[in-house]
Amino acid sequence: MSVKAKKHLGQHFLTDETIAEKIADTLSFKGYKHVLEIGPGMGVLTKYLLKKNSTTHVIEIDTESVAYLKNNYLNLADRVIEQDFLKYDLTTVFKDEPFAIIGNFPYNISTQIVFKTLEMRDQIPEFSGMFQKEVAQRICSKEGSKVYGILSVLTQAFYEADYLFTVPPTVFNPPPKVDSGVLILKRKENFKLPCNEKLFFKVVKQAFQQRRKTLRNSLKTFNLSDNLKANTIFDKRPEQLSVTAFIELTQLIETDETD
Ligand SMILES: C[S@@+](CC[C@H](N)C(=O)[O-])C[C@H]1O[C@@H](n2cnc3c(N)ncnc32)[C@H](O)[C@@H]1O
Repeated sequence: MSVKAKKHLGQHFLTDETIAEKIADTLSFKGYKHVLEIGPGMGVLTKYLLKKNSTTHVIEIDTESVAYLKNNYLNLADRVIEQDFLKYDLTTVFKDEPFAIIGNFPYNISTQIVFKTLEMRDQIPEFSGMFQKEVAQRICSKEGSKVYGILSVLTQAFYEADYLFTVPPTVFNPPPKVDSGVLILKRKENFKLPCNEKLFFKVVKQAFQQRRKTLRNSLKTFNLSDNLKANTIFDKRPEQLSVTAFIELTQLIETDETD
């Protein structure tokens, strides 16, 4: 008996074992004891993760998949968390210990998965998995690229992001309409930003609200002094700013606000 694919849960089951193994191999399994797989489905990837990390945990929202996993992977049964990843408090399981995240992610919530990971970055040294190709490319893209945006800047502020390989729709059941892409995020050694991190998030999000406008226009809500607005950085549009430049911009705004 296999699990019937449910569209609203983004269920596209991977049928190619070689690709599943290749995805499992993207993690280094170093520097952390725990691995968490999001959305294991019928366990095609889980099987290879268990070979590398015998205490892999999985979090799955679908009751039918949970039953399948518990029946077919007896040694996994007490590490299957039947919960919505976006809502579940992971410290219940991992306390304050580090863990890696991996998955063939449900595409309908994939950006939210990245945002939750960024919130928990103190505990997540490594993150890898499969997204819709465009989303994976967006996360890894650099300044100047058409797809460079909020997700790219916020992720790359804390992680080195590498696009690894593309996966065609033909290796899924049912096949998705688009190509998929696998990426890896490795947390930077020094991932504490030299600026107010909350303000950094606000600045990046606000700057990309109107990506065609100069920062002088899009950051009006920050009530900046004329003196600061004369700085040539404000002539630029958000896609022209590297992550480092966004950090510098936040430092400038921080100083301006506190003057
Ligand atoms: C693209 S499928 C991948 C399934 C399996 N890993 C594979 O590669 O065949 C995504 C999986 O995520 C699960 N899922 C969807 N939303 C979820 C959520 N909010 N929390 C946890 N799992 C979720 C789905 O039920 C499904 O099993």
